[in-house]
Amino acid sequence: MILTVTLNPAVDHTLTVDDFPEADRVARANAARVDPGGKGINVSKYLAELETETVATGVVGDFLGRFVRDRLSAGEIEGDFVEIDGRTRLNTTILTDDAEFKINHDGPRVSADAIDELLETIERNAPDTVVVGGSLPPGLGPDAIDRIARASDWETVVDVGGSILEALEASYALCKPNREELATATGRPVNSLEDCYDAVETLRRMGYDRVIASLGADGAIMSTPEERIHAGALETEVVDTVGAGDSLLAGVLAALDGGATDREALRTGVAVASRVVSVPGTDIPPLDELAGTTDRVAVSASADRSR
Ligand SMILES: Nc1ncnc2c1ncn2[C@@H]1O[C@H](COP(=O)(O)OP(=O)(O)O)[C@@H](O)[C@H]1O
Ligand SMILES: O=P(O)(O)OC[C@H]1O[C@](O)(COP(=O)(O)O)[C@@H](O)[C@@H]1O
Repeated sequence: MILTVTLNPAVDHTLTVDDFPEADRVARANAARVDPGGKGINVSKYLAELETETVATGVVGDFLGRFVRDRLSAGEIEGDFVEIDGRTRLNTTILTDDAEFKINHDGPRVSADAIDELLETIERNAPDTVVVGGSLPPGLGPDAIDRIARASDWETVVDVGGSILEALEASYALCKPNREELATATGRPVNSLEDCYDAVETLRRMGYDRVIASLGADGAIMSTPEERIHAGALETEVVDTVGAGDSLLAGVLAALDGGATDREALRTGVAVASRVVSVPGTDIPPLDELAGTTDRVAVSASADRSR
């Protein structure tokens, strides 16, 4: 079972406008949606759609926290959250025909005591894998994630910002930075695919057994103890990339959970992400009958890291 931890959940508010707002003028949204979000919660949403056993945990508070609980429950996604005094945040994405703009709130202050309660929650659910995803709220530092990774013998996977990746000290089974997060975590250039491979090797040496770097329209690369792999992105009509990285990670984890090889898992992740970027917000597109999509993902791999 794959349990996700979102230390800073979000309610994702997605607005579609014809023209991006101008100062001192009212912009009209012709579409709006509200989704329970935050990286770990999104991973659980996609895992559930991929019929992989999952429990979403984290800290939630006030009416937006109740919205997260209620919408996950309505979607039959098991949740086991710690209640805090603060209010779960609202993150806003504005979509125009050719661009997206995102404003993420810092979130409520969370005390280290909440981590004690969260560790009890995680232990009670007895997961095989724990995924910690997203930003840290005010009051928590990277040591909170290290505490979770060291608390028991579950495998820990992280999808967190670059500065957090750099600061973590425990050992991790896998991390999933995007291009910007990879650059921040390693201080290395990430312009070419070779640059990204070199940066990913640097990250592996920092305590991550496997590293997946998601590269937007350039697909994703994965470095394992055995090889390095590239999976090309699929040509797709992109509506909204929010949730893209979470869905890539969910596809990889679901495939690995089903016994797939690393190469097949990366292909599955890219296939899932190609469907997710085709829908607004973190709406869940149909993720069944993936085989046809996965087969279209081009993969190359090499055991030779010198090239
Ligand atoms: N423009 C795009 N065209 C096709 N696929 C995309 C595009 N942007 C993202 N994806 C898919 O989503 C995955 C994750 O996207 P990315 O933007 O790297 O993640 P994040 O949301 O973490 O920044 C990519 O590896 C790719 O498979
Ligand atoms: O686009 P990604 O990286 O897959 O993650 C999307 C999710 O991350 C968020 O942008 C939150 O990210 P942060 O926790 O880094 O602020 C949510 O609003 C959204 O649900």
